[in-house]
Amino acid sequence: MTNLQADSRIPVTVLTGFLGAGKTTLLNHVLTANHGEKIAVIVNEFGEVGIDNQLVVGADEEIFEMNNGCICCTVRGDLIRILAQLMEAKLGKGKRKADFDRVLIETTGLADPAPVAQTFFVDPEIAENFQLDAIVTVVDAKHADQHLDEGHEAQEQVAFADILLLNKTDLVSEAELQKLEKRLHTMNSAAKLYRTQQSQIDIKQILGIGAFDLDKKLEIDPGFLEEEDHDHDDDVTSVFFRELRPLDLNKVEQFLNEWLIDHGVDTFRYKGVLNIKGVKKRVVFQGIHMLFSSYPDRDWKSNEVPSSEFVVIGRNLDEEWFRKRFAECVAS
Ligand SMILES: Nc1nc2c(ncn2[C@@H]2O[C@H](COP(=O)(O)OP(=O)(O)OP(=O)(O)O)[C@@H](O)[C@H]2O)c(=O)[nH]1
Repeated sequence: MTNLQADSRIPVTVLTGFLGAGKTTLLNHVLTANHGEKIAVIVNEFGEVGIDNQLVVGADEEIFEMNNGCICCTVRGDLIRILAQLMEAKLGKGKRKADFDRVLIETTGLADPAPVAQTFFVDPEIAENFQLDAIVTVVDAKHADQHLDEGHEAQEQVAFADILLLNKTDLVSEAELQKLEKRLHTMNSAAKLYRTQQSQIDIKQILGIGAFDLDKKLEIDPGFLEEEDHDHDDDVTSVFFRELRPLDLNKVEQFLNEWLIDHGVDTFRYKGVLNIKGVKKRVVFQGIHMLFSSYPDRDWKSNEVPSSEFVVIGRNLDEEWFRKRFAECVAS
């Protein structure tokens, strides 16, 4: 392709950020914003069953899920396969038809973005059809210091960002924000940083910006285009529960509070959609370390069986204890 030809490849935005930073909130903001673009979404979650796909606003037919493993470890497989399927769907060749102008990939909070980005350069078919537009990393202002101190996934996500959204600015002071901004700038001075609440950002600042610069990434990581194994924090595991019988919300909160007293630091993320006795709507439950909340969201759809699905992600999770206590939350 010469410089004179317009690039007709489909732009791809990769959303990263540690567990609970605000990626799904950003995705929902993008999907509901009035930009006139059709967006295909690929959601990858940590854990065997996805909760996020239930929390993404009314765009069922556009969501492609990847729950068979971490996106950064399965790039050679699942991501390439899904992108190829998307291309077929766009060209009307596959079983599924899809009309879209761009692709948004929400990675798990534990994903290293580098191997995801790599896919768009090293796989010829993907490189021919898709163009990496930007890596957008959402940072949780409240918990970022802890996550950056502890694990290399959070560090990689910041280091590889083209855009940094310093989110949840409502939860910390101006002084803390400035300190964190300094830290982020030291780690990645090339990224543009925006402060946000509820991941509210002008869509024009994150989509169609052509911010991904391969040369700059090669400066950070000279081995970027070479396949390499990467390590994960193997201590992090997840426990998933499902229950058809209605639950008692007080009991759920009580057992989580008990757990969090001693394990709040290690409990990165817990979230779910719950079927609560006496509540007609489904209840969405969101937790990050010691902070949690829940709210009635929408009526169950006619094709949904009201049930509770809940996932906990963290270190040193006592699966047996969780299963026992969760079972005790069934309403009497
Ligand atoms: N106080 C506050 N809460 C926020 C803000 N942005 C998002 N949240 C909340 O943080 C929680 C996690 O947000 P998500 O968008 O689900 O985060 P995520 O990065 O997609 O989480 P995972 O996919 O589990 O890694 C939700 O309860 C959001 O409502 C913010 O700016 N301020």
